[in-house]
Amino acid sequence: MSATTLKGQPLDKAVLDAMLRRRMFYTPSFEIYGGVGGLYDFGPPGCSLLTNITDIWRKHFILEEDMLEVDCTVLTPHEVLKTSGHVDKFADWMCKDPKNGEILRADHFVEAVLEARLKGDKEARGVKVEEKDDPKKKKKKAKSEAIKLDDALVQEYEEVLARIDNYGGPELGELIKKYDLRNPETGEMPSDPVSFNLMFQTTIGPSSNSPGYLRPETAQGQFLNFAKLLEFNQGGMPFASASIGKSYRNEISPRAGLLRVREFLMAEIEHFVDPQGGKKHHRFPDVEDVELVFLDRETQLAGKTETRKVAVGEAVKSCLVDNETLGYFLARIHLFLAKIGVDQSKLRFRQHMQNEMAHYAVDCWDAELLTTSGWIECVGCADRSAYDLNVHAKKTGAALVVRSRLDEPITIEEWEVDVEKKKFGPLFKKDAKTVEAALMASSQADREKLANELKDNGKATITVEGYGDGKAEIPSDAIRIEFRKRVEHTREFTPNVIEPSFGIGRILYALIEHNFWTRGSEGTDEARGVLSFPPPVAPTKVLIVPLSSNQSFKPHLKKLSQRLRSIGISSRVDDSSASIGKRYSRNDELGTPLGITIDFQTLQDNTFTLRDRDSTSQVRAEEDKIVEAIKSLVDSSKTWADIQKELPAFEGQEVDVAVREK
Ligand SMILES: Nc1ncnc2c1ncn2[C@@H]1O[C@H](COP(=O)(O)OP(=O)(O)OP(=O)(O)O)[C@@H](O)[C@H]1O
Repeated sequence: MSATTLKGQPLDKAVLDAMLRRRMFYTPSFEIYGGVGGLYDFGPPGCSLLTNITDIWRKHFILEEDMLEVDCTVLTPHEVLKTSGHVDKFADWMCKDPKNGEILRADHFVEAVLEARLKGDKEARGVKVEEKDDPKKKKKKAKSEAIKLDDALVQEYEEVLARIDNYGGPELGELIKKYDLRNPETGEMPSDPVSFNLMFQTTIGPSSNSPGYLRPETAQGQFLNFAKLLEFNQGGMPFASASIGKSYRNEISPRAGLLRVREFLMAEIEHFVDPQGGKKHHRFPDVEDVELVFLDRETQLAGKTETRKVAVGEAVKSCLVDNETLGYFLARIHLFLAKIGVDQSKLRFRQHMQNEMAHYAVDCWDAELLTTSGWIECVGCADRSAYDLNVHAKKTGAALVVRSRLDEPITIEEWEVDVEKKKFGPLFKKDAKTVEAALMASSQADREKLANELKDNGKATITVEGYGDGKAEIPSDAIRIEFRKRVEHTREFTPNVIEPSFGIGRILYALIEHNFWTRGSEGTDEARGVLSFPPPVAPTKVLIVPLSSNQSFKPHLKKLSQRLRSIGISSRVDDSSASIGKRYSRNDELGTPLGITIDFQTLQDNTFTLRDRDSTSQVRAEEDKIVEAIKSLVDSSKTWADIQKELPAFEGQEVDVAVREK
């Protein structure tokens, strides 16, 4: 499937880009200084779109599900991201062209060159080459040459491409050598891939002793506040926290506009669930009939991209999706995207390959949207298991656990550690907390061994990461380790986390493409762009146009915009000298769904015309009815077809109106 506009026309990206620039949806940051790759500023319509999308997100998730919203800092100390694994593993593979020094993202490079070869093969075989439906064109395109390939090689290339997200750096290096892949710019083979960490590093405060990073995701702040949030929630489980905020990634080669940038808005949910009992969700029955389009791991491993449409209830039952909570959120993500106006025929859920998953994930599905740059991941939905809470608890000694009352008490026998604070503190000084955390995190087998060492030698040695040479010697008067029996009335567990993670910029861009189309202008070849956003998402809801600059229209303009403002509906007055048709088409490009005209009849009977952006049809009625209609269209309680049944049609076409003006 190639990218088409809302009305099924092939999408002309150049026309769309020119329109987005002209209407200042977004623009490269620091442009008069030459710009910086991957940094964009949003203009007025872009800002309103972002706000409207996040407002709907807030209502759809936070309000609907009683989530606990937090706003955590962007600056994050090194220690936190070291513990979470980001310092060591949050990296992509990059290689360098030895001739021009160009830095290439290794997987994107391999993908681009192989795709170009396959395209060249098709050309040589005389097969009509369409834009491929499934290239993840996150990378620069390589030029194709019409050269026929061996059939077996074609199959190999296709299999490599289907699995491209599954390769690590060394494997990508082997593929580059095996297939003699060369940078089309220089004809050179790039260097072996090396790992490049994607976090922006800084120091917090004037001392270089406090390294830190700009957060690459909002999640860590939510995990670190887990115990306080649980208390805020009066111990109730399951519950979810949520956060909307900027994240930063030093992408190797940011391209494709908003799709791969270095600073972007994320909206993330961390849903904490008891791992026992199959991760059920009490609202799963509400969504089990929602049909989703799935591309599973096995299909990709077989080198294919076929999808299947399955109700989410069935998908969980057949273990395609691991558990109810994960399935619940996939369905909720689908419903959110549909609500804001994403074209559902350009939405699929793709399961991550084993090697593709982030270091913390046990299962992961991406909601991907089809754009002119191919299928793009816009929402990741990962089961992070108990990874994050466990590693932070182990590092800090904080109890990031849930204690729930047991119906029947249980007897537990196990090795317990007591620290003699008076001896322990002076002995390890500033490292006391680290050593104590390592002791508390030790396994039952380790504790037994330590207890025996204490008994036999009067001291025990424990491995402590980040302390001296990694070993701490503890004398027997500083700790006690005993095998004890106790009766427990509560159960203690570390919750698992299901994390839907939304990139708002990617969603915004895909939404623009999905809602863009053009219509011809009467009597000219000019194609006028239209953005058919649903009213709740549209940057401005109503355009108010007076027929001319006649002073007598002014009081009506003022009164109407004040009235709309008082009910929270954004409007814009265009009293420029352009024809009514021109003024409307300017606002069609901004996605404004409704237009009101004030004309001489308004002065006599306080009636207005109301125009629908998509059909350009109009109705006419007196003020109260027009405002009521606008309200119901903006809150989606009615459609334009409903309004047309209720209010009399106004036959004057836009062109006629412009003529009448003269
Ligand atoms: N560089 C970026 N620019 C814009 N949005 C991004 C970027 N990186 C991630 N996102 C958004 O954040 C969401 C969650 O991030 P996640 O870590 O799952 O992405 P990712 O798997 O690293 O993405 P990719 O594989 O495309 O780099 C993504 O679904 C995407 O919408």
